[in-house]
Amino acid sequence: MTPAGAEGLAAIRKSPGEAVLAFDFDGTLSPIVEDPAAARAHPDAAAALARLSPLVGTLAIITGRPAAHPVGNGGLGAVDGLVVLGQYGLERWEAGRLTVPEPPPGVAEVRAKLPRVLAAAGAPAGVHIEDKGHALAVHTRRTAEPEVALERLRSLLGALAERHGLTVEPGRFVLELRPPGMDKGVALRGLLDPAAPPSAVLFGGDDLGDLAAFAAVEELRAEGVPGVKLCSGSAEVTAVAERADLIVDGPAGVVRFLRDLADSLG
Ligand SMILES: O=P(O)(O)OC[C@H]1O[C@H](O[C@H]2O[C@H](CO)[C@@H](O)[C@H](O)[C@H]2O)[C@H](O)[C@@H](O)[C@@H]1O
Repeated sequence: MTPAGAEGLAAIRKSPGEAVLAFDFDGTLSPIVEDPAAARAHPDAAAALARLSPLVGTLAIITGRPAAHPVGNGGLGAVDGLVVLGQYGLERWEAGRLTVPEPPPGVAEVRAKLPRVLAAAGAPAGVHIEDKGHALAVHTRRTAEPEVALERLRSLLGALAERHGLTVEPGRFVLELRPPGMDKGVALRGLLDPAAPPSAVLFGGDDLGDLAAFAAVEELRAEGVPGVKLCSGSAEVTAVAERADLIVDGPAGVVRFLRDLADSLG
């Protein structure tokens, strides 16, 4: 644990009711699986979050997924008080109510072109498209050489996104073509009450898209708000661990962290 992280954790323990805690879903609360539709929260995650929720000011999930996945099949919808920000913060789910804005036209244009673009590029067997409504994710995990396939598609998909006013979000064997202007850092800051600064913030993540939230924690620290950057460690991504205050062992380690924190508050 870094000294700044220890300070952040101490501030959460001192005034949990004013603290803001947010976690990523895939790879952090949900073990990575080959089929995105099959991803579920770790079996003990909902119970651990449910224990923590009444003890802290705000408890949130910030995910690249549509919010409907973690609260539905993902298994977290029954956690009282939980806020879920989906599509990198474009969507908000709270107390059973989901707010979803209209996607920009570029998403429909890319949806129409993407299968042909991938076929013309000779995308290998196993490449698949996940249609998230507001974004199209191109996954390579199920190909024979996921890293090679990802690199082959990177510049092509970057150019396609740019032509249609979208941006590319890279992740664990995935390139997402999504609307620009929102990221997990903006989403995390949006959880704060501008009239009442939090006692502390914590963000837990595992993937490149989570670095924007880490940057927000760093900025908040510079503004005087203690903060913690928690990494759900994996062999697939090292950049998140390099920037974290505390590294735990994947979703099982995150669940242990949640339980220990709830124990220390309750
Ligand atoms: O922000 P997150 O909650 O971490 O979501 C990021 C993307 O995660 C999902 O893909 C990842 O998890 C899949 C299921 O375990 C895995 O098959 C894939 O290789 C990973 O990249 C999800 O499918 C994407 O839509 C999310 O944006």
